[in-house]
Amino acid sequence: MSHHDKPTARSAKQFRVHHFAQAREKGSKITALTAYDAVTARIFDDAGIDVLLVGDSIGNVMHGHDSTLPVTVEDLIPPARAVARAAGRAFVVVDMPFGSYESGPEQALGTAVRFMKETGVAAVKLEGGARVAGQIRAITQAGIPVIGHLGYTPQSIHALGGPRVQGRDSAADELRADLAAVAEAGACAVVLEMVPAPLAGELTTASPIPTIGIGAGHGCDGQILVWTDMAGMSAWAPRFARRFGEVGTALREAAQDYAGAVRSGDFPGDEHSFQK
Ligand SMILES: Nc1nc(=O)c2c([nH]1)NC[C@@H]1CN(c3ccc(C(=O)N[C@@H](CCC(=O)O)C(=O)O)cc3)CN21
Ligand SMILES: CC(C)C(=O)C(=O)O
Ligand SMILES: [Mg+2]
Repeated sequence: MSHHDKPTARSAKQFRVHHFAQAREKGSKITALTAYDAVTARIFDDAGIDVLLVGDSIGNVMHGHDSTLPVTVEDLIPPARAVARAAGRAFVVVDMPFGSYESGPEQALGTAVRFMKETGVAAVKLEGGARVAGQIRAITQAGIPVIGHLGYTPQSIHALGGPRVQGRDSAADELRADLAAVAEAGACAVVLEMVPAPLAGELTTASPIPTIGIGAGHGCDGQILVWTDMAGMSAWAPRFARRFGEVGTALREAAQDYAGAVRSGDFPGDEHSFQK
């Protein structure tokens, strides 16, 4: 049995592709977090998070790189498979990594098909606007949902001159045109990263598809954060991330308590030992 036909029947309440537009019509915000493994994916799914993104931020957050550029399709397949298997209700999306779609629609479709065949995710995400409209169209026409990503696109860090707010002044028109192109090409939603809040709100109002913001203010149809930033686990986090927990501190304290109990001989006690 492959990972696609897991015996645990997915519930009717599963978040599916049409729920992006439906959430927007109902005025209920779309909630999204990154996830890179089954342990956290199960926790976030239980918490009712709508969308889990196996982001190429895994490069920074989990693999110790200083950008998302070194991340490969091979890096993302095992985590995407783990998150897809662990999610019951959440809509699981994987990032198309740098170098896996830029050449053209054929390369992009090949990568997307590989993710669908080998992982069990429900959709792919890729960075860029009009310049990747052909790629978005080819993938959606093959029956694979696509999420766009505009504003600050980390895979273009060198072309953009670093992590900077996008769409200021005259660049707003280009962003408007890119959003229209991404929607026209068939994307089911679009991430807006590091866009001034008033512009993100205006783009959302004009957008045919739901927007999911990160550092883009409260006017978007949903929000996404890197989970380690959200939970207080990251050594460094962008200014736009709020810490909703102190999981790093909790984990360090648990590890210290464990080490202390081992050193003192308190652990393992009889209740955690086998007497025969
Ligand atoms: N931990 C983490 N969180 C993220 O949100 C994230 C990643 N990693 N890695 C992939 C991309 C890269 N992102 C980044 C990376 C750096 C900044 C940054 O340096 N921001 C500056 C503000 C710059 C400005 O105000 O113009 C900061 O001080 O927060 C922002 C987003 C967002 N993504
Ligand atoms: C921050 C989100 C949108 C992302 O692309 C990632 O985690 O890689
Ligand atoms: Mg990404």
